[in-house]
Amino acid sequence: MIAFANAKINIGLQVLSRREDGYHQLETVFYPLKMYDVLEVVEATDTRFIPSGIPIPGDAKDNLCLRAYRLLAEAYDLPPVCIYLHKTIPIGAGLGGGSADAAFLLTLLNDKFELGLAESQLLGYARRLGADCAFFIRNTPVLATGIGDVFEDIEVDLSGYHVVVVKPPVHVSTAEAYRAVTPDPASRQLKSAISHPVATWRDAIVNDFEAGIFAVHPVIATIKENLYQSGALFASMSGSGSAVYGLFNKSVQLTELEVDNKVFYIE
Ligand SMILES: C[C@@](CO)(OP(=O)(O)O)[C@H](O)COP(=O)(O)OP(=O)(O)OC[C@H]1O[C@@H](n2ccc(N)nc2=O)[C@H](O)[C@@H]1O
Ligand SMILES: Nc1ncnc2c1ncn2[C@@H]1O[C@H](COP(=O)(O)OP(=O)(O)O)[C@@H](O)[C@H]1O
Repeated sequence: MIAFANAKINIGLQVLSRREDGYHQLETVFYPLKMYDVLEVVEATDTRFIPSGIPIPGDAKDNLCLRAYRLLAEAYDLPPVCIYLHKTIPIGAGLGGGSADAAFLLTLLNDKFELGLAESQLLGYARRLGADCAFFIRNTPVLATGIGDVFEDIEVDLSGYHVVVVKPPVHVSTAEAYRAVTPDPASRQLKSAISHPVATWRDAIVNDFEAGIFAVHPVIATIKENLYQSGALFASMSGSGSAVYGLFNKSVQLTELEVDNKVFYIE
């Protein structure tokens, strides 16, 4: 059985406070992107993980796909499986690729082995694998609070815009990005700001990670500036970076975009 695990962007991200366990309370909008990793699960004699595409840093034994499989195998009678992952979502990009793989694998195993898990149970397992993993179970635009795993449906539709994603060759660690932010419990205007037209977002919507990450990696700030100079109505780093996206009116000729870095993706 095959599943296509999509990426996400964050529209705005405000870090509100730091919890005792080191995690942070935040407010952000998650929006699904039509950029995919491909997952396949086949029954096998031994459980194996076979990646292809973009190389994944770290030990394959710790891959989020295997962690998702083990989590369900502890509770349900799952046979050994071969998990194939073809990686195309950039890593260390703030596009949530690893979390998406894990969440889609939970759903895929639930479907393939007819485990009968309800959405609420899948959300519970996803939360144990990573803060933003739960978003990918429902995979619809949401305002996320808590540590990024409590959701409220919102009306945001970017289908009338080009979404251009630029990924410089910089890997940003999520934990490092959180350490560089000073939380501010008062900064809670995202829900209101997102309800206004995209053209107003530039002055109203902020990603709190940008200042700290731009200071260390100025190339990311340059990409954002270039997207605005090329006519983006709104541009932002996604999550903890390093990918930056720009929203353009569909009338803009994107072939004329001049950005310093490779345009990775255009929707
Ligand atoms: C920043 C965000 C924004 O959507 O995404 P990315 O930019 O990484 O995609 C998320 O909060 C990332 O969520 P996720 O990548 O699932 O985080 P986890 O694996 O659970 O945690 C990685 C590390 O990030 C920090 N962390 C994560 C979430 C959170 N609300 N507070 C934190 O402080 C912790 O230091 C944790 O050890
Ligand atoms: N299936 C996976 N895909 C990508 N990264 C993974 C995966 N499993 C584990 N990881 C680990 O997670 C780290 C970054 O995950 P990712 O979700 O891509 O980050 P970000 O959302 O910040 O872009 C990688 O450095 C890698 O070590």
